[in-house]
Amino acid sequence: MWQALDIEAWIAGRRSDLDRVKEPVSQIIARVRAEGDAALLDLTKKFDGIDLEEIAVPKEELEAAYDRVDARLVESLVEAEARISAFHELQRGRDLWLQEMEPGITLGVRTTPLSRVGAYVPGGRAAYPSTALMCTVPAKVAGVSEICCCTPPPVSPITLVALDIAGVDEVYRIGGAQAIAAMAIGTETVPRVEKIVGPGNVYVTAAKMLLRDEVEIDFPAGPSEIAVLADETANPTFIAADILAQAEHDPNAACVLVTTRPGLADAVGAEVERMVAGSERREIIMKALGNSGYVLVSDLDEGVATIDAIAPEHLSIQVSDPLAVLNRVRNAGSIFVGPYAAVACGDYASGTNHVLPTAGYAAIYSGLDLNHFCRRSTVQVISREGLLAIADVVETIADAEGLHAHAESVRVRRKG
Ligand SMILES: NC(=O)c1ccc[n+]([C@@H]2O[C@H](COP(=O)([O-])OP(=O)(O)OC[C@H]3O[C@@H](n4cnc5c(N)ncnc54)[C@H](O)[C@@H]3O)[C@@H](O)[C@H]2O)c1
Ligand SMILES: N[C@H](CO)Cc1c[nH]c[nH+]1
Ligand SMILES: [Zn+2]
Repeated sequence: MWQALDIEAWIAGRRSDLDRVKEPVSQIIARVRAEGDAALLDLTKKFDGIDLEEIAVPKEELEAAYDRVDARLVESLVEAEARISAFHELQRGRDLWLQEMEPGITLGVRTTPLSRVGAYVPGGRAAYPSTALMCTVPAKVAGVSEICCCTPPPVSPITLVALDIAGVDEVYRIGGAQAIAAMAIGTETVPRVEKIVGPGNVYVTAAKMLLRDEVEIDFPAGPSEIAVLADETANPTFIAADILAQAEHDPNAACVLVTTRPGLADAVGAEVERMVAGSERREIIMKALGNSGYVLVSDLDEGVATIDAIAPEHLSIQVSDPLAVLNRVRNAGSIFVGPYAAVACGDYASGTNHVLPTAGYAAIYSGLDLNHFCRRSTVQVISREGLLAIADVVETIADAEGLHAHAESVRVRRKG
């Protein structure tokens, strides 16, 4: 079960599941486009096995959900919300900054929140109240005016409580590719959004990628992943526990141990086997372990290069001087430094966002943060003095481009 990986072949094949579902997902999108709500009802019956009576969740159902959730769990969600909110508040920049670059020319940036955002909260193989918070709390902090959420039925009351704590405006009980299509295109019940954020399985992720011409998306955030970079000081039990934690999400989840110590790979394998035997989610984990394994490297330089090539969603650094390695890694969605930084801390409550790029996309995208919910406009305030300072440069380049009206728009002002 616990295998050595040919890492180049593994990297080359890691998007095959996503590619495989693009065709069926295109058909789902086409149905939602053509049939609207009727397609949502039919696809929900087909994929979730549920005859939906109403797509929208009424506000009273969110309020009533508190009665069905343990008080300690509600308190934990409130505490997690506060930590996530505090971390994302730190990312807030100035709404407007202006800087005089030279006399008469002041430049700056104005930042404004998006107006309407859709959050996808997964719910197929597990309920994800934590993801409900991760997608919607930063949107609130950024000042997005309308936040809607789609999540598959039956919707857990815990997810409803989390969405209520975060203060979402609308909730729809639809999941999978059809939910992404509904938010991107709009149906009779689900008004379209400007941007979709949130993770999901390969169907959800493929739909986001296929619809990105019509709606802005955050990034591909598919089945969970972890890479662990470990040396002889690492604790095999801690590593195995982190591996199982990500493997239990999805049969398509993937976990890679990159280590300088041959014996560690065996010790982690033994711990994984011991722990998986007692897991309720054994079946999912075993399939995920089929996509997972270890890579032996000669030293930490090769280890860091291997991690950069993998560009994992989560990186756990388990070496004697982890902060030194932190500075050398480039490609990872979220980095967990040292033996006590369990990935589950970031998944739930430390305050960082757990919505992160997968399938190697951490090499080019950043995880969910405040910037995803804002747009920025550059600003210039130019006086006559400033115009005279740059007029010659503008006119010369504009004339050279043959765009004489551009040049003239400055010349008329210079004269005036
Ligand atoms: N990368 C991240 O930031 C991040 C964060 C949290 C969770 N996740 C991932 O989110 C995923 C959650 O997956 P999930 O399945 O539990 O929930 P999900 O909500 O993503 O998917 C469930 C939906 O999938 C659709 N579906 C299922 N089988 C289908 C089929 N054969 N054809 C078409 N559609 C089908 C159904 O409509 C169902 O509603 C996991 O992969 C987990 O690892 C990722
Ligand atoms: N590990 C997931 C991101 O890949 C996030 C999550 C939600 N709940 C538990 N874990
Ligand atoms: Zn997790």
